[in-house]
Order: sequence, then structure tokens, then C-alpha cells
Amino acid sequence: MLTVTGLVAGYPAGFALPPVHLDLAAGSIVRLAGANGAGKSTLLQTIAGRQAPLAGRVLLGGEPAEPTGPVWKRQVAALLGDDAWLTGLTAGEHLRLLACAHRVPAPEAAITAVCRALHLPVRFLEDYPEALSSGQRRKVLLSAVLIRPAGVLLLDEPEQNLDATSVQALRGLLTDRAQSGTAILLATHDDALIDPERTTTVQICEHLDGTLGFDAA
Ligand SMILES: Nc1ncnc2c1ncn2[C@@H]1O[C@H](COP(=O)(O)OP(=O)(O)OP(=O)(O)O)[C@@H](O)[C@H]1O
Repeated sequence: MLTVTGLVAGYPAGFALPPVHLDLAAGSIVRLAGANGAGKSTLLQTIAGRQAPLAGRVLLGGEPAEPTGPVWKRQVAALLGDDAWLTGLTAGEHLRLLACAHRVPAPEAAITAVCRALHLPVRFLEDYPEALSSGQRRKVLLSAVLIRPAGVLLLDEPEQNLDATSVQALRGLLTDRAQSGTAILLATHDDALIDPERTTTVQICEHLDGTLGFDAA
């Protein structure tokens, strides 16, 4: 589904990861793990096309990725620490707009189902984002990623601000999504989000000589 070949993520004359190769198959869940500052967000931003790679490339369905093109926009849903809202729209209006843009069938039912699954009472959808708690806002952002069809999900610490029950709920939603064929690449520090039976972990590690490397588990 998504292939990364010899991708070098980093900053010119600054931090850089070694080249990474990843093959994210349909239905797979791959976790990026590593200490604070190991480079997980940098790698995800680069794979998502929000940061230029220092080398290497990303393929989607075997074709060079074009993150501003229609195929990528249809196929790839990403939540990478962004928390951008349109002024004057309620949380529910954001979700309806997104569902409409992605032609989600029966959008109201889809929005209700995902909010319930994330333990977000739908009455909060009538509120403006700034009137929600940080955990509630995160649930709206997660709903926006999860209601739309996508072959690939890219998620950076999606569990941020969620309580333990909601982390479990998110874990179930991600597992269901993978079972229906979506490939998921996520960075998280929270083991509770991960089903070890169905997750491959790519660990960014620091070698004794200070260089960085990748270990697969
Ligand atoms: N805009 C930037 N310019 C230069 N270096 C940066 C920039 N943003 C991050 N870095 C550096 O890149 C390295 C990796 O940061 P990154 O945010 O990818 O780590 P992370 O693994 O996601 O960390 P965390 O677990 O704390 O979220 C860090 O050393 C950081 O200082």
C-alpha cells in the first residue's frame, strides 16, 4: 500500500535519521517507537509529504507519492499533531464538512457511530472547538480521521489527552480499521494503544557510538 525506500528524514545540517525502508501492507499496523527526540514525528511528517526528504522516496500503490494530488488525498488520512480549526464552525460542522468532502455515505450515522465509539457524547458536537476540553477536541480530530475512507492512516501520538478508557476504545477502532484493510503507521509512547499480536514495531534506537538505527520487532 505504502512503500518507503531509502528515505532520509531530517533537517539540512541538523538532525537526520538513517535511511529507512518500510513496506506498509494493507491491513497492517506498524508502530514507530523510540525515546523523546528519536525522530518519530520527523519521519511521519516526511512520509506524509509535509517535510521534504533529504533522500529517498515514498510510493503509494507502487506509484511515486504526490501528497498534494487527488490519489493521496483520497487514500491517506493523517493526524500529525495538527490542531487546526475553521473559525465559526462547530465541532459537528467540521465533521460534516469532512464527511461531505469524502462522500461518506450516511454521514450523520457515521459521525454518531465514531463519536460514540470514542466515548464523545454527540451533544458536544454542537459546541465550538474552543469550548471543548483538550481530550474532547482530540476525539473530534480522531473522528475526522476515522469517519472518512482511507487506505492508509498516519498518526502521531493519537492517544494524546485521552483517558485510559478512551485509549482502549481507540485501540479497538484502529484494530477494526486494520481488519477491514487499512494500513496504519503510528507513533506512540503508550503500550496500551497497541495490540502486540497484530502490530509490528519499528524501534528507533541509539547505538553505543551515538548513531541512530532502526530495529524491527
Ligand atoms: N524544525 C526543526 N528544525 C531542526 N531540528 C528539529 C526541528 N524539529 C525537530 N527537530 C529535531 O529533530 C529531532 C527529532 O524530533 P522529533 O520531534 O521527530 O522526535 P520524536 O521522536 O517525535 O519525539 P517525541 O517523542 O518527544 O515526540 C530532535 O532532536 C529535534 O530537536
